[in-house]
This record gives sequence, structure tokens and C-alpha cells, in this order.
Amino acid sequence: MPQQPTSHAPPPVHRRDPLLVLYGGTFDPVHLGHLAIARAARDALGCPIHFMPAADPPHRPPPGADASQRAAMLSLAIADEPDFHIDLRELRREGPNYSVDTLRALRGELGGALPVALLVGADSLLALPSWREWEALFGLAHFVVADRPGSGLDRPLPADLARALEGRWTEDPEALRARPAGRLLRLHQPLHPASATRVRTAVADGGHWRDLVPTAVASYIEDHGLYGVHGAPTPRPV
Ligand SMILES: Nc1ncnc2c1ncn2[C@@H]1O[C@H](COP(=O)(O)OP(=O)(O)OP(=O)(O)O)[C@@H](O)[C@H]1O
Ligand SMILES: O=C(O)c1ccc[n+]([C@@H]2O[C@H](COP(=O)([O-])O)[C@@H](O)[C@H]2O)c1
Repeated sequence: MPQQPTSHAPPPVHRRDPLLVLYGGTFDPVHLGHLAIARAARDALGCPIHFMPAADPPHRPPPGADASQRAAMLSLAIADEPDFHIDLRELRREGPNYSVDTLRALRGELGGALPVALLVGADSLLALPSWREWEALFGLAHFVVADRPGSGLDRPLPADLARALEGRWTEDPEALRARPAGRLLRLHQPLHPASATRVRTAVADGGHWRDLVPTAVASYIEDHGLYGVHGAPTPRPV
């Protein structure tokens, strides 16, 4: 008689060949859009997602919450998500973090053979030519790309980016397990309108923002008086 799957059987997520998916971001704060694309990537690829908060992003103004607060909010946001993890490697390193350095350090640890992917939103992919040594990234990792309102991937790409991406796109998640780096997979998840800028602005302006973040993150923002939340005590000058 064929064996029936039991409730103890591990979910398919843990049975496939390994693929390490890193989801880098400032997460200032983590919001429901981040969680939605992480779930879409987990479901499409069948593997856990490692959120990797950036310490000192070289490419944007200083975050509104410090690194430990952003990491604490991430922990709260993924507390009930067994397939989501936090990777603190960029928070532990001194100075500005460039993805190319992070990936080279990771390759130094794990070797060159393990398939590794970076999960990014479409706006990040479109900005890739501004990243440090951006073309070297394709030798270090795959990219998994989530469409984002206002950053559609269906418009023509800038010539240098289009050239670099040519021949790399795949619709097959297994293609990312077949080699260590260099392919691009587009997620076909529903668009999510949340952005951290929108959350920070609404918090400061007293607008509606609680439904853009997990409940525990909303409480953390209020309890710690982040982003100029209304009713929070004004921090005393040092
Ligand atoms: N709603 C979303 N849909 C798809 N991708 C998203 C979404 N929000 C964030 N991302 C992606 O997640 C990654 C980390 O994003 P980040 O932490 O900078 O959040 P953000 O909302 O873009 O922040 P900010 O508004 O401060 O720029 C980036 O690659 C970004 O493109
Ligand atoms: O390496 C770079 O030059 C670089 C430039 C811009 C962004 N990144 C990475 O892209 C990820 C998303 O960045 P952000 O600003 O959208 O939070 C995060 O992991 C950053 O470290 C990396």
C-alpha cells in the first residue's frame, strides 16, 4: 500500500537541494510589503528566507531607527514565521556595507559551490548599476526580483543593465539550484504598496500607518518613540 504522508513529514521547504536566499534591506522599519515578498519567495523557491538588515547603508541617509532597533523590529515581525530567519552579518561588520563585500565574505566561509540568491524589489534591481562593483555580483549570487508599484520591470531597462541581465532570466526556480550564481528569477506576486518611507512619514505626520506594519512592530514604534510618533516623549538633547 502506498505510504500516506503523516503530519510529521517535513514540509517540502526542507527537502530540496540547498539554496541560500538572503533578503537585504534597511528595514527602517520592516513592513508588510517586506513580509509579503519574503513569503512569495519562500513559496516560489521552497526554501527559508534570511533577512539581512544593513548596518550603515552607504547609499542612503542615516536610518531613523538605529541598527539594534531595526533588528529588534525584524525579530518581532518574523516571530511566528518558522521559515524566516535573521542574518546579522552586516550589523556585525564595521563601516559601510557593500553587497559585493558581504557576498565575497560569505563565499569565503561557504565556498563557491552553494547556490546563493539575493531577494530584491524591482526598484533595487533598477538601481543595480549604482551598486559597488555591480557586475561582479552576478558571479557571486542569483537575484530573485519582486515587482513593486512604480518600479515595473516591463518598461525598457537602461542599456547597461539590460546588457548585463541578458540571458540570465529564468521562470524556473530549479534553475537557481542548478548553479551557484548568475540567474534572475522574477516573482509573480501581487503588488504590495507598503514602503518604509510611507510608514515613517505617516508616523511623523500622525497619519494612518499601523496597518502597514505587523502589530508588534507598531507597538515597538510607539513604545520607543520612533520616527517622531505622536504622543511619544521628545528625546532630550545630550
Ligand atoms: N512593497 C514592496 N514590494 C516589493 N519590494 C519591496 C517592497 N518594499 C520593499 N521592497 C524591497 O525590499 C528591499 C529592502 O527594502 P527597504 O528596507 O529599503 O524598504 P523600503 O520600503 O524600500 O524603504 P524606504 O522607503 O526607506 O526606501 C529592497 O530591495 C526593496 O526594493
Ligand atoms: O552594495 C551596494 O553598493 C548597495 C547599494 C544599494 C543597496 N545595496 C543593498 O541592497 C539592499 C536593499 O537596500 P535598501 O536601501 O533598499 O534597503 C540592502 O541589502 C543594501 O545593502 C547595496
